[in-house]
Amino acid sequence: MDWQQEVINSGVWVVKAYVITTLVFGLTVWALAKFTVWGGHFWSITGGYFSPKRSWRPILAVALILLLTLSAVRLDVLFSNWYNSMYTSLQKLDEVAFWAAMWLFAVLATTHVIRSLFDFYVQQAFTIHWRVWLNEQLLSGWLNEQSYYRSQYLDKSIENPDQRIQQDITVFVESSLTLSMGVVNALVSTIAFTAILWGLSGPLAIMGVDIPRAMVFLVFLYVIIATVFAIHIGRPLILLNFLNERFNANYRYALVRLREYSESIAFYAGERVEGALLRSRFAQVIGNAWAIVYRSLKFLGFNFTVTQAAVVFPFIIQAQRFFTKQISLGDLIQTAQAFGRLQDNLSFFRNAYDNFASYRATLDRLTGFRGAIEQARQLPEPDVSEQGQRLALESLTVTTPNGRLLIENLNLDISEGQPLLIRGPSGAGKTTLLRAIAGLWPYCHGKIIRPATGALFLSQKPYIPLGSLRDALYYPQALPGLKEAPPMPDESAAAGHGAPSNLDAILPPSDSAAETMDATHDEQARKVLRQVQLGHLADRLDETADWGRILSLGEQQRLAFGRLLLAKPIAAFLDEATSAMDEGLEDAMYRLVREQLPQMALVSVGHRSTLLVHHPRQLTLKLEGAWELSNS
Ligand SMILES: Nc1ncnc2c1ncn2[C@@H]1O[C@H](COP(=O)(O)OP(=O)(O)OP(=O)(O)O)[C@@H](O)[C@H]1O
Repeated sequence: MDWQQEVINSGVWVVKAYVITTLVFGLTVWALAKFTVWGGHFWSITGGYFSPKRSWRPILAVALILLLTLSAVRLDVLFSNWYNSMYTSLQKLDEVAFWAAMWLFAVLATTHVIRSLFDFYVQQAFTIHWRVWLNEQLLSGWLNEQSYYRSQYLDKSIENPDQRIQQDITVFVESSLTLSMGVVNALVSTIAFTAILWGLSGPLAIMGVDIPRAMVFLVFLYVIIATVFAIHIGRPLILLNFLNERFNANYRYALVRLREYSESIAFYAGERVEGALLRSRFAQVIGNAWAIVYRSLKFLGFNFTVTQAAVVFPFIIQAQRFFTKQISLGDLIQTAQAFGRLQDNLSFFRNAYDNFASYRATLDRLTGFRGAIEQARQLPEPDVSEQGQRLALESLTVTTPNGRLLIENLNLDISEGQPLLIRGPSGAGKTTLLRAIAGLWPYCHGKIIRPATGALFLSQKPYIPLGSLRDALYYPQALPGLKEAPPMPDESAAAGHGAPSNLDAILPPSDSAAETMDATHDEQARKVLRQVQLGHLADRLDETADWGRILSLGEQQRLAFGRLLLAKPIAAFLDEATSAMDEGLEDAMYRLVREQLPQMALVSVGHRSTLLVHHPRQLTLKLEGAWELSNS
């Protein structure tokens, strides 16, 4: 073999193959997106990423990955030829040719290592950029227009959105790349190795009939029959893998709830019920895992047998020609390798069948998630408009999702300095009215006039975010002067000498607010804590802890009043926001708010008569839509 000529041939081969592959690849993606359901789903989820109007980089990256994939195929062909040269030199006892082959191997192996590393880097970088884009798309869709909240009103609410955002995006992006490049590699390799095998195979007499190039036909026949059987045996795995994801997500969700509601469950001593639920969900996971094992035994058993039989098959077929000296040892070895490669490549479709099935399940989950976001957006929205600082309701009718009337034709002007108390029996719709004013309740019509920004809603159980006490106090405002994201651990720390005994130890602390908080803001936060009678926590402002669990409900409610003082909203809506405080504290908190924020429009929901002192006007909801407005 003339290896210098081979280098030129390889260059020409790569260029030709590249032009053809790029065209076919582009056309195939287009056709799949247009004519198949799953292709359409793929494009609707991620087509935007590949739009040249946004950026050319993703398309260029795919083009580069294609080039690298084709180079890999060509290198495989060169390795195959190298084996032929090397074994032929051994058979001929040609020492010069043998050492030349060794030098050649050094060149091929170096090229292979460099290509593989570069390919790895380009594919990883591409995957990461794609994940970042897709994550941002879904995350902003989920957060915008409060889809994460409003999706609960859909007929079919979305299961495990966290899994879809966190896990499915990664799987989707990685599988899209590995499957598509796998197909390209398999197809191009099939063509390349068919050509090799074509050159090496001779006629074969089967039942008296001479079949020319029999080896090529045999390998195709062999793999096609194997694939038909494998698909038949492997088909149930599609559903089983889909169920595996679902059962695991359900089990994880039940565990998360146990942590979330640990105190309530502990007070009820509900371990038996929780344990039964958790065990039954885990039993589903395990039952399905066994079903996967048994089905995989059949599937893998078949695949292993097919693969093992393929090892000796070409030797058996070519033996006759080798012993009659029609072909060299190098030819025989190369035949076996080419057959093996061809078998592998054709089997790619059989083996990838399973991966493709779970890929489609992931695609379905992401499409369902996108669909739910769209549907949540299309839910009717309350008619909220802005007229300066005016806060008013005009002809507002509120119902439950199934159409039960809660409030009918409510007209109300809430002027500053005239706090309003909303009262009424449980279930009358007090909280729902606040939801409507906040723009969260889809089932209402009439006009809601309020400032677009600057309204703060405090609920009975204040939300305490993850992080420090300071984060909780300023929520939902961004902390003044806070660093963006915590730094990632130094790679060298992770590389270390051997594995660290405690991986937690190498991670940076998750908050670093203390270093960057300036003195003015710090003093302001401490002052507010003292005002809401939480002075004893002033030195723990930068402590990261599970504050939602540590603070009593009354303390959490006072923290929420602290938020109010810091946020200085135009209007505040307090839904039983003092229910866990004694009357003295309740009185002190209302006085504080009235003193500090006299201009703020204040609307409270509550049952206690002590609230009347602070609210000269009252709205009483009376079930079935009736209401009454009074002054005290
Ligand atoms: N997401 C929902 N789906 C169906 N019905 C709902 C939903 N949210 C609230 N409701 C119903 O709307 C009605 C009003 O609920 P709301 O929470 O506004 O009552 P409330 O007056 O604040 O009661 P409480 O004083 O007990 O807090 C209740 O009958 C409740 O069951």
